[in-house]
Amino acid sequence: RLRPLNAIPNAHPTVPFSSIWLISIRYRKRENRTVWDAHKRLGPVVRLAPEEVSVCTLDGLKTIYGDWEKNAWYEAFINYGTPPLVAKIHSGPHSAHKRLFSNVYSKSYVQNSSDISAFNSRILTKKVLPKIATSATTGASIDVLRLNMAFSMDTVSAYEFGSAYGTDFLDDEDACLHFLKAFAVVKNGFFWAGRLPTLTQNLERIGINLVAQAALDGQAYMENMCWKLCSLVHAAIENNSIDPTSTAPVVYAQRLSSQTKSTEKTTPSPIEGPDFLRKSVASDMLCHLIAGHETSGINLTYAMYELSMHPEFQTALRAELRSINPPLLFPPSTYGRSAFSPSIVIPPSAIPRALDALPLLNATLYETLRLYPPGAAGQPRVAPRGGAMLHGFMLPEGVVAHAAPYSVHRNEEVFERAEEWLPERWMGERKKEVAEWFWSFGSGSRGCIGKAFAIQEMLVMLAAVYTNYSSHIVDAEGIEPVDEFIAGPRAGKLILRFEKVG
Ligand code: HEM
Repeated sequence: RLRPLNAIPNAHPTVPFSSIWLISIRYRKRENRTVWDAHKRLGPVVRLAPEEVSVCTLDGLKTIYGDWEKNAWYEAFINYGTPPLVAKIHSGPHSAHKRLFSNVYSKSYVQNSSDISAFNSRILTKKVLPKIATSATTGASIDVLRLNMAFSMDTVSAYEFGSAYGTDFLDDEDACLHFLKAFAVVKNGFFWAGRLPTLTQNLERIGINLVAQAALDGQAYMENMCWKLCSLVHAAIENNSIDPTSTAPVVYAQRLSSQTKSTEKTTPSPIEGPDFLRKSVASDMLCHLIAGHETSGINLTYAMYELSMHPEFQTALRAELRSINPPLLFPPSTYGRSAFSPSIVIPPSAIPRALDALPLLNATLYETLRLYPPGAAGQPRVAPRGGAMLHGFMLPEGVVAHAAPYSVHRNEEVFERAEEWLPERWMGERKKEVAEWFWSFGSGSRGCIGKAFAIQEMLVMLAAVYTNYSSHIVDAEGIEPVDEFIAGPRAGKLILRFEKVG
């Protein structure tokens, strides 16, 4: 059945017979670099295992991410025993699930949301900017990876649950550390369950567990934390007693009401009691907290790193940021017109639209996402019934194929000096081609649902900080990305200090 794959160049001599080489580069955290090296040597399609191939061209992306389905690896993302959107393997159930809440993640919804505008302004002026102001006054340094993860978690959870019901990781350091630690253990602990799901399940049946107890405890910790947040907001919605100082629980309310409507139309099976419905909603909420905090936190950190390494670009960016009307000056009282002044009333979409139009700010964000894609590794899909052609090679049905942002973003024919952070490539003659090859959020129906939210939150964070402060490296040792599916700084930190700019 697999004979057609023999025509594809092998990344390693053993790959036609065994998956051990692929599993070993994954386990030893070398997958992204090794697969890219194989593409450089062997061309746009390479075989990585008896039934697995990698591709790194636009045509390949279009073929695989058109409508091919996911594989069992995604079942490692199940929470509360029920799959969130990301873990739906088949297209039909996935589309139905996505319709439950995709409207509140569309770009126009996010851009016009008065809830997002209100909690962004509150989180930035009450939490983030005061911390940076203290660093500027005292000279104390800040671990911006922690800051950015906490910011991303607090914003995504405010959108899910409402600002009074979400996390407060920016001020509650213990809660933040506990969560980050639990998540780190979970990511490592589920390696075998994700990569060898059938073997893991079979061994579990005879009492051998490949998932470490610490990882199960970490998952339980995250599920408990999210369940508490869900329960508080659920009770408030049911009793019509949402805290008047809170922004709306946009995603939770949307997901709950559409799930309730869709189950009213069908008879729930015996296992689908009220608890099942609550778990199904909570499963998506936890998935969004997980998907939303780390990716954006990592990218903001690399943007701050590169801006600190490029002071002239930082100065030009600041001038651009101060050109918007009203600018995000902080603290607002010491300046004239500021978007943060309580007396200034501006429509919720004014700042997102203004930031969206700034070339240097957007180039900063997109070039950082290109060079340091937070989700760097291959996103697996399965060749459909009857098989499919990929770059002239026949892939039999069931063969796993993927592309990795790490490789796609290093094509020197599109991204000259690909290993360098060059934001100007997003403003030059070839900007259209560069944008076509940008693939940090995936593509097709399984691409990132949180893309518009993430881009807006990252733009506003960078704008608020760099309108007012310059950043400087204190300790960037270990800043290089780990070679894993989610590729954050190896050292788990980036220490900067900030200076106020008048
Ligand atoms: C810089 C920020 C982000 C990046 C780079 C990113 C990247 C991605 C990528 C590459 C995928 C496809 C993964 C695959 O198919 O294997 C994805 C899917 C997804 N992302 Fe994001 N993401 C980001 C932020 C967010 C945020 C803020 C949310 C919060 C809602 C989110 C929620 C999701 C969900 C639910 C999926 C699964 C979509 C589906 O299966 O239909 N992401 N993301």
